[in-house]
Amino acid sequence: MIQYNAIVLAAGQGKRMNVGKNKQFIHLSGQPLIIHTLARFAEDEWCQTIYLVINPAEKDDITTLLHSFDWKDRIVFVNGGEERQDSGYKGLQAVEGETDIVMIHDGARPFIETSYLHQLAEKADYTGAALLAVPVTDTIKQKQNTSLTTLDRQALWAAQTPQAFKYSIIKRAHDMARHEQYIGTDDSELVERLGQSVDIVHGSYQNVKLTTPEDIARAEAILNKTDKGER
Ligand SMILES: Nc1ccn([C@@H]2O[C@H](COP(=O)(O)OP(=O)(O)OP(=O)(O)O)[C@@H](O)[C@H]2O)c(=O)n1
Ligand SMILES: C[C@](O)(CO)[C@H](O)COP(=O)(O)O
Repeated sequence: MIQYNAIVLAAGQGKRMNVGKNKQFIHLSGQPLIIHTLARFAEDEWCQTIYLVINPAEKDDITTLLHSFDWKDRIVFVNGGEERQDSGYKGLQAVEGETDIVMIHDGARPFIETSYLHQLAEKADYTGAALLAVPVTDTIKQKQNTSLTTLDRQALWAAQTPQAFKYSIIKRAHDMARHEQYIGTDDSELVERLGQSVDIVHGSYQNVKLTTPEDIARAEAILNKTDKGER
């Protein structure tokens, strides 16, 4: 068993979802999105503490949502920042000294399965940094001015979360990015910028992030399928 602490990012505004509130409160099969996500970590015995990064204005609402869950005491609230990366950094500051392996996860990805959490923890324990990713299924074009080129799809992977790291590596990567005022779109990119390699754990196409309104129906479909025991 490789123990880890989880940082779950939930301090966004959900602008692209456009539902007039943080998308973490959207209900899927009668349960708020953030509860679905937290439950995946809470039911994993390898996970010690969940650092839930939130907008402080939403703390009371989230506390109410958590009220009836016996795993609520394993959650530590952390105030989020302006950008996703700032929220991740605040999570890392909160977890300092508590962990060797840390996972950073989007609260908006509710379908992570335990087997992937374990593969990530083992890989990060061994190599220092690992992320879940899936091979891209579209043909990707790169546009430069008016000309298009087609990228080699064999080499392209779509990054997901969780992303798992040895604490010392991810903290150094974030510190460097802050020092250089660099904002990346995920945490593993910051580790790549240190010159350190990041391993891929082949993920699942079901591990979607709810980003736009179309993703809600897709998420409900995945939930219905898994409720019926299908994969
Ligand atoms: N300042 C921020 C921005 C994002 N997140 C979290 O990072 C995850 C991935 O971000 P994204 O899907 O972009 O969520 P939002 O920022 O909420 O969405 P949008 O960009 O459409 O506003 C989400 O779980 C979100 O809550 C965060 O904790 N702090
Ligand atoms: C971290 C991430 O989920 C990997 O796919 C993604 O980059 C977050 O993206 P967003 O730009 O905040 O939607």
